[in-house]
Amino acid sequence: MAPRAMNESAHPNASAEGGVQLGRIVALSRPHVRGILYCLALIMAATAIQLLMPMGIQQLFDRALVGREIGTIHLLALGLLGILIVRSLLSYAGQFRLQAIGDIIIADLRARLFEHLHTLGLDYHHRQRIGDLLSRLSNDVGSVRHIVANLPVFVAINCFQCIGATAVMLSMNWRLGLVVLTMAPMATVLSRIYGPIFERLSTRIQDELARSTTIAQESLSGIEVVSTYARAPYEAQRYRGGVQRYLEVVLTMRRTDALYSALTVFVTTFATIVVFWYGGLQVVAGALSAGSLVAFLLYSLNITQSVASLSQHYSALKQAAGASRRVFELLDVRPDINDRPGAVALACERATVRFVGVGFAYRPDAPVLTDIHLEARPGETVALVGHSGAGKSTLVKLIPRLYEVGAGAIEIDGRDIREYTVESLRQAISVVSQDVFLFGASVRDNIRYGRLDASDEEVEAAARAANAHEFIVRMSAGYDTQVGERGLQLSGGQRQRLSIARALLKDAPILLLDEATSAIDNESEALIQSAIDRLKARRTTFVIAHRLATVRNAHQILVMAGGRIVQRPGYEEFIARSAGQAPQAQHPGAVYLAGEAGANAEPAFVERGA
Ligand SMILES: Nc1ncnc2c1ncn2[C@@H]1O[C@H](COP(=O)(O)OP(=O)(O)OP(=O)(O)O)[C@@H](O)[C@H]1O
Repeated sequence: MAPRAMNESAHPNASAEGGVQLGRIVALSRPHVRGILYCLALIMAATAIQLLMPMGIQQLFDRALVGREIGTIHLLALGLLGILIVRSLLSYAGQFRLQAIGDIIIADLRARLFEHLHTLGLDYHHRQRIGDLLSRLSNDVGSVRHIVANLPVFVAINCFQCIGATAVMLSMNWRLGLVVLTMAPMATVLSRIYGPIFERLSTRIQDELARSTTIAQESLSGIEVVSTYARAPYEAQRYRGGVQRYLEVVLTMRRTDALYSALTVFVTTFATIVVFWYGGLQVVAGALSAGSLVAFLLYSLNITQSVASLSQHYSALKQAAGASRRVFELLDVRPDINDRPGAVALACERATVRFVGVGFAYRPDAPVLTDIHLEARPGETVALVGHSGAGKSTLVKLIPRLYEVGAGAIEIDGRDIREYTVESLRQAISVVSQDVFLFGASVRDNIRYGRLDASDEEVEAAARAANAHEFIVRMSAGYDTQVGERGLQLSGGQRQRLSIARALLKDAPILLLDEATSAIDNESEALIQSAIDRLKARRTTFVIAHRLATVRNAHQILVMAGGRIVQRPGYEEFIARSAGQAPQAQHPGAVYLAGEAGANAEPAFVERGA
């Protein structure tokens, strides 16, 4: 049921896999094929024109210099200048557009990856580290750009240059041409040896980079804990360790890269020296003109540069292929909570929610919920009470399909929730949780998150109903005050009220409420309670109750222990039995749990009004 976790292990068959990655990257370019071909045509034309230059130089040596033709020298120089201008213009136009296409493809890939991350269930996200996901989204996708933007250009230019120069050389003097060709197999052998090494190293580099990013992200997110425990030196040491491991792999890569480049230049330059030697002998023997030898040497240098450049880009491409593996690995994770074929949209203003023999486990061998039966009608509040770990939050999370039931079914209006589209199901549910997350945005936008098209007036009306308006207008910029990350931090009670305003704005028929366990002063509590009462009106509400006041308003009280509903007392009975229970620190529902699983766990109710 759980989606497979990504693994950062070694990849033994890197070369074959690398081919697959490259194929997938090329597939990303498919919508831009026409643009890419157009750019390639421009770049190839520029390269072809460049191949004319050595011929001009040959003419200079064999005709103009020998015959002392000043006019021809001028003409040849002008001709070469013309070639240079045309070549530069063509190359500029082609390169610019191709790089732009690369950027567009990468922006699209990043957005797709982000979208994909949001389709993966909570179970997946709880197993992953945010730093690693962020690293894939930014660093690894950035590396893929190299392949998309540069692969076609460099392969095309350099291959064309090599083939063109070789063809011209063979037609001029095939023996000398063959000498140059001898280096090709050696360069190929080198690339076959080094390609897989680059890929493996690259994957390790990206893994180490992700690890150090994760350390930084966790340490900064937990800055309060780090500060209060005075663990800054420890965190710094942890991060330094991560960076050091990253550095070690990077240095190995640099060493390998430098060795590979040096070997390639050696092989290609060696061929030029042979041309120099053998060609020189042929000129002396009268079999070759001096101009032809110069042209040969220029073509040979052309090829040398192309092969060196190809080898450099080959290593960069292999490195990028290693990084792209991490991107595709993420894209390949399939969401385990999907729309079923034929799923319908849930459209209801009121909802009846039924649990029919529901069972659930996060891990196969550890059941968390067993045989849950309940029914909640519109306007009813179901209060869930029980010790910590009894399964209350889990039960509530199954309703919006944050996790999938293992046995039985949950029905809304008589239909299994798996027959509805996930989006419409979640649209029908509002959640007010203990940990209210506020985005780094204005108060207004944080409330509007409940319904993105709500007007400013509707936002304000929701804030009033949530008893939040008063404290909002007292803030420096009122509704425009920035809160959340990098903004003003609010008290627990204020956050709760913003969250209630969000839920009021969403106006969904089902409400899931996890009451705050932290102590809130009496005034705040009264404000929150009256806001919640407004929110609950007409809705089908499930509340994880930590206060007697909440239980008092409930239509059903379900006492949970060990993942089962063990009692369903009426309110009067519940209060009466709880009242007989002495010590203050004990929670009122505990009397039902004597002898049940979790009976010795910590109390789940909070003492109020401290
Ligand atoms: N994401 C998860 N993965 C694995 N096990 C989990 C996960 N969330 C909860 N559990 C386990 O499931 C059991 C029920 O947890 P749950 O959070 O539903 O209890 P609860 O009654 O809501 O407790 P509390 O009042 O403390 O929130 C616990 O044993 C818990 O450790």
